Amino acid sequence: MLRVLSGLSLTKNSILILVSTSLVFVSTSIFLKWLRMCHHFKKRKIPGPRPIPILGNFHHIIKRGMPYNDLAMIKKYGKTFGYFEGSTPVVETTDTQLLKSILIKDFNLFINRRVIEAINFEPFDHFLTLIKDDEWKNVRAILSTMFTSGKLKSMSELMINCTNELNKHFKNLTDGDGIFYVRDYFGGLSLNVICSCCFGFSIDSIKEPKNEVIVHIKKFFFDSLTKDPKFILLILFPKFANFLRQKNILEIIPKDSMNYLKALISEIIERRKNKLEFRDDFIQTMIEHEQIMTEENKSLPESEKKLSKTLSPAEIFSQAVMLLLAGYETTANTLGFIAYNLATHDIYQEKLIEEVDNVLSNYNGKISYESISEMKFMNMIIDETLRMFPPAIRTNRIASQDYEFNGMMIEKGQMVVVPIWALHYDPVIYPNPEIFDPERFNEENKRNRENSAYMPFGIGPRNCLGMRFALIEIKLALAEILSKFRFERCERTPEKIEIDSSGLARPKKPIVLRIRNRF
Ligand code: HEM
Repeated sequence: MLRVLSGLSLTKNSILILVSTSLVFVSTSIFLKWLRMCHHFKKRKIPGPRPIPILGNFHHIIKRGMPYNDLAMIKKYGKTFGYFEGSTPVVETTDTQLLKSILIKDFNLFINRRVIEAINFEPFDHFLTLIKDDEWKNVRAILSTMFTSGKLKSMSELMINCTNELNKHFKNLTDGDGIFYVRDYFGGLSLNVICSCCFGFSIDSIKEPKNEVIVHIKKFFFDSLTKDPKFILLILFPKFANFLRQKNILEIIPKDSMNYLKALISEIIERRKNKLEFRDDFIQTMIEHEQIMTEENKSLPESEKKLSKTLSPAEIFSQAVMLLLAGYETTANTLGFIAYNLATHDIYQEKLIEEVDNVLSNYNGKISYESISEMKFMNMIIDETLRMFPPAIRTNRIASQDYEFNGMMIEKGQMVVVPIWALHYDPVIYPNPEIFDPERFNEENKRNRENSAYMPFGIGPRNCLGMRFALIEIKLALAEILSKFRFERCERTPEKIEIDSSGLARPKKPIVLRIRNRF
């Protein structure tokens, strides 16, 4: 820089004046921006903490971790408050009436989610989770055809193959000391299920964690949203991060892994289109939808043809990667937390085993889509675990118009964050929220609670599309495991689970348990 300036044949004095003028200019703009930030929420009658220049209030999230920061802020500022992530204003609320309005009643004014500029490129730009307005409505309608009861029933057969494999691995474990890391086994199961139902191929990621496909797929998973400098940059300086990405200085997903997966999926799509292979899975449904639409198009007048929406191969690839990201870790972590809750609460584990045995005795011991739907106590165990450990700590919506609620103004373009975790720990709704109590989810207690007080899968028209898929997978796995084994604590089992600051509900210390043969 100095060399450039001296190339302009400036004297030392003029360089000094130039540098100090720039410094004064930069610090004045930072100061003025900070002043505006300090008044931003006051003007809109929304309480909240005072921001600091550049970081806003993001340093609290980094320091405390996302769920614990949400709880601390609610305690201090009430159910609805405003704060800054860098210079981005955020409104956060656990007010169940406001949540109901935003997520259900006035959903048409809050259809979209936040999109971080630097990750708005292929394949992320077509993700159902990130697309907007009419494009979202179209694609959601297409993808919903993959989750009908008929399709789910059919896919449950693929899931059962995976849970059978998991039980073989558990059997091998019980020949030794039975001690295992839940992440390795349930992460493996979840990846096997997603690959089988979504990408259309079978793998055994528990036996072969170093398999080429698995190694590339794992590169798509981000490590820690609030510790990784790359993601802090994305949140705090989205424009700068986008610039660095476009200049190939910041790599979000390694190129070799992206190209590998693209080639793999393109090959699968080609084979399916040429009818060389058939499998009743997500990719097949997306391709068939395209073929049905193409056939229908033939009979339409030219002017109407473009109205029919089909997914291009690039969009199919994009949705396949999205389903992997949305479905892998969420389901794996849930199974891990359930196993932990069962191992540490004997009474509930025995009650659940009794239910599994009773129901299966009516089905000749066969675990199936039908038999698991009769396991009601299992639902209560899953619901309470998802209350305590909702895998998505937060979700969000963007206001498409100015919106007034109880004298508060939510402006057009404002992001509203729903802190799912913090909502589930509201002691007024869930007394002693730290305690695992499946009875919170018996029919009577459920009836007496607002729907918007429990949302591990979100609520409203843009809730989790894979909810039923995930619940079937979890129930099939639990029934399979508990029909033969039980979970126990071991010396390395943590006394209490703390969540790391990754932005997803990941345990800080790995969960280690023992599995024992029941017979
Ligand atoms: C225990 C497992 C899971 C949990 C707790 C979970 C939770 C969530 C949550 C909280 C949302 C945001 C909802 C909202 O904003 O209202 C979401 C969205 C979504 N999830 Fe899941 N999820 C799970 C598993 C899955 C699976 C297995 C799939 C697919 C195979 C999936 C696909 C999706 C999709 C596509 C969306 C975006 C929906 C849209 O924008 O229209 N999820 N999920």
